[in-house]
Amino acid sequence: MSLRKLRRLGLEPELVDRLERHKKLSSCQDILVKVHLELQHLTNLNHSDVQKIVTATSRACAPTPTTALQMKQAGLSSGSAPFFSTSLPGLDQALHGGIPAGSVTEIAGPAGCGKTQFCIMLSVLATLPCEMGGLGGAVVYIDTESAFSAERLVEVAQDRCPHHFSNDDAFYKLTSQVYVHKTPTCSDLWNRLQSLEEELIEKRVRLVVLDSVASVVRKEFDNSLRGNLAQRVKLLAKEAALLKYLAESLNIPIIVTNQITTRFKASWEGPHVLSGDIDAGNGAGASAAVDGGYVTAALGNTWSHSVNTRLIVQYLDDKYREVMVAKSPIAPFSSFVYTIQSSGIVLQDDERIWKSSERVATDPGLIPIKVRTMLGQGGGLVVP
Ligand SMILES: Nc1ncnc2c1ncn2[C@@H]1O[C@H](COP(=O)(O)OP(=O)(O)OP(=O)(O)O)[C@@H](O)[C@H]1O
Repeated sequence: MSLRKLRRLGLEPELVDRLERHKKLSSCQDILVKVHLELQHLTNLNHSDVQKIVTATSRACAPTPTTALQMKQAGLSSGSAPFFSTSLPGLDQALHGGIPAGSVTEIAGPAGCGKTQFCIMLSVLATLPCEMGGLGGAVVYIDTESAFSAERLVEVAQDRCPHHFSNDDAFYKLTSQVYVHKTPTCSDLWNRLQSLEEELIEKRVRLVVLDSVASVVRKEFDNSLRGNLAQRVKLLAKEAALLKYLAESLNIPIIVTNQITTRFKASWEGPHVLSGDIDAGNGAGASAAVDGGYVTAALGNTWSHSVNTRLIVQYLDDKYREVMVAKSPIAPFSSFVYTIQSSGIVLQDDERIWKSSERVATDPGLIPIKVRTMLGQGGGLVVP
């Protein structure tokens, strides 16, 4: 990964300091775009020392293949849990333990359906000690919509874990462990992501939330202009690659929220027809079908394939909503009914878990959606 910091390659700290401070060389990419002579000139090192730096940076960018056995052993020896419990038993069970560490999980859904509530609840849980199912660490919450509320964080903590959050010290610890970055524009977000690695290591961050990835790009890139679309896809691909790298290298879960988009069609042509990077493009593990079309995560095909796990939330009626495991490398499709309460997301009783293949749901402010689902190609849902 070319954005990997030189600081993390095991090079001499003084050399790394010097390169960063005086020469503005901080990542593998900064080294690899330069020729040997240029590097010799910049570093005042001889040819063989420069060769060592180039070899170290090249190795970091082109890791050798690992066997499944090595991966499994590394997971066991890392000491950190492979899954982060959502505290929602049915969902955790479906996901083999919760949100997977070391990868990117997306929560996509319509406005007001509870994506931010989910993220706030997960932020509270991440700060809990490991014995309580938490991650025992800090949270970086990147807020592009100014939707984060410290009051709501405290309310969820108080109502979800009243025994743990029973005194001012516990609330102080919670609130001082959640680092909120407001990034209202695409460039703010990209700059923040680029400088995230050191912050995550320094502050012992165990969960990163990006709420939301869609709002800034959708605001700034007018999709009807062809050039804009290409630029947007490029930016999203860079963001996804960096998020995946951070999740993988630090073995932490990363949660991003996304909006949804509705694609209407005169007649069903099959999921393979709707491809490309338009907003309503067919995504990997696409989503709920509606009459003459379907709703799917926004941001197009490239982004859709970039996330490892996708949860889609949607309205069932004014009170009940549904969370679906729409894409996962390890879990089958499943869905659960939930409500939003003062303690955050609460799953409803098992008998309320949606089992029927046909129902009518209402998406407030939009259209009545007649949802008829069955498992389709690539784990997506298609109209039969
Ligand atoms: N304390 C609370 N008790 C119960 N419900 C709440 C509470 N706080 C917020 N809600 C509900 O949460 C919903 C808003 O959820 P949220 O802000 O997570 O939406 P969202 O999916 O992030 O929307 P957007 O995409 O617009 O940001 C509203 O229906 C609101 O009534």
